[in-house]
Amino acid sequence: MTKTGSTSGEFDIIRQAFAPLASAMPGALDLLDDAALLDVPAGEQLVLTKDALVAGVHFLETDAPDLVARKLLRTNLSDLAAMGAAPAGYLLATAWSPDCDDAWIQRFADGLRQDQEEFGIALLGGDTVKTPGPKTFTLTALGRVPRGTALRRGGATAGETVYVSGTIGDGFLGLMSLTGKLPAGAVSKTDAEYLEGRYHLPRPRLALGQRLRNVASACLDVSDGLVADLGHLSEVSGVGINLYLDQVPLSDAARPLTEADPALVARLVTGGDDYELAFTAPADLAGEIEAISSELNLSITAVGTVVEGAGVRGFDKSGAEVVFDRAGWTHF
Ligand SMILES: Nc1ncnc2c1ncn2[C@@H]1O[C@H](COP(=O)(O)OP(=O)(O)OP(=O)(O)O)[C@@H](O)[C@H]1O
Ligand SMILES: Cc1ncc(C[n+]2csc(CCOP(=O)(O)O)c2C)c(N)n1
Ligand SMILES: [Mg+2]
Ligand SMILES: [Mg+2]
Ligand SMILES: [Mg+2]
Repeated sequence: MTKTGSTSGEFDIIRQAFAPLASAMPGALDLLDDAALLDVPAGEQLVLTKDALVAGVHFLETDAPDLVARKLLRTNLSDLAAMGAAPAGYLLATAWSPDCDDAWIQRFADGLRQDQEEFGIALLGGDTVKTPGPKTFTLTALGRVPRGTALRRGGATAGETVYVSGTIGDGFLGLMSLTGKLPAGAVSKTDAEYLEGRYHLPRPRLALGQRLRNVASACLDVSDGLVADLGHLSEVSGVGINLYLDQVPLSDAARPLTEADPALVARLVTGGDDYELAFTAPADLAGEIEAISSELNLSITAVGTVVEGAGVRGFDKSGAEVVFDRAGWTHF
């Protein structure tokens, strides 16, 4: 019988693929100890977050290993961004499926190395197991904020403006493109590649999150869908949100699709995989938000208003309320 999958042992994988990713982090102890050590500078707080990626649920079985690894890191960095934190390190748990051979594992590690360099972060430790089920990867990201300055979901008050960074719906459309669900010829090859790139590689808005400390009254990142996530923000803040669908920023690749099918907008704001920041700020800070947008060379768009009440209500250009079939992604 030929052996499939990894021919290396658990500790060979840790030594060869993962220890090099921890070398810049003295507290990782070269992944030779039972746990890592981390100092927290006085006057700062640690910010801790964990998100998992499961094959067939969060990524496609056919996705390249380096892209899966980078999406795993980036979705977690997006949660640090949402809290206004600067990345400090991460822990990684990998459950390899039987078909993961040494090359697959090494390409996964190579993807992490690439993004470690991009985001100035390194590995602190983790766990390596095999599973008879789908590949499952879990990452715990650690970040730092000056004590008491973390952005929270709970500070929005009536009268404030709701903003979103970047563009919404690209990741959802990228998944549609990758799974052959866009009408034939609906997007150019370049646009399809852009949208698929947005699905594979979120852009955690770390600089924006940190810049919004002491500016935004509430903030979160958009993972489940803009409507669902604004719903989380509105619930914790104890307010309502009016979302104006014609103001939702769309990319040049997405716009032709919504022009051909205006009803698609309702799916873009509920599709998820955006990893943009949504936040609220008092109306008199509009100039400051514009300045931050120019400073960071990142579009920031006003998409709604905070109102008294509860829940998110969507309105179209004519002022008519749009009712969503579902607000966003849920696992249950
Ligand atoms: N199994 C769990 N155990 C403990 N806390 C959890 C668990 N699942 C979620 N949480 C916590 O619940 C809160 C909301 O989690 P959720 O995963 O919805 O947030 P998110 O990461 O921003 O969204 P997404 O997972 O869509 O990226 C977070 O504070 C998270 O730490
Ligand atoms: C193959 C495939 N099918 C569907 C989706 C859509 N999706 C899955 S989980 C999720 C929300 C964030 O996850 P979580 O809340 O678990 O962190 C979204 C938008 C995808 N990304 N890949
Ligand atoms: Mg989560
Ligand atoms: Mg989040
Ligand atoms: Mg998350």
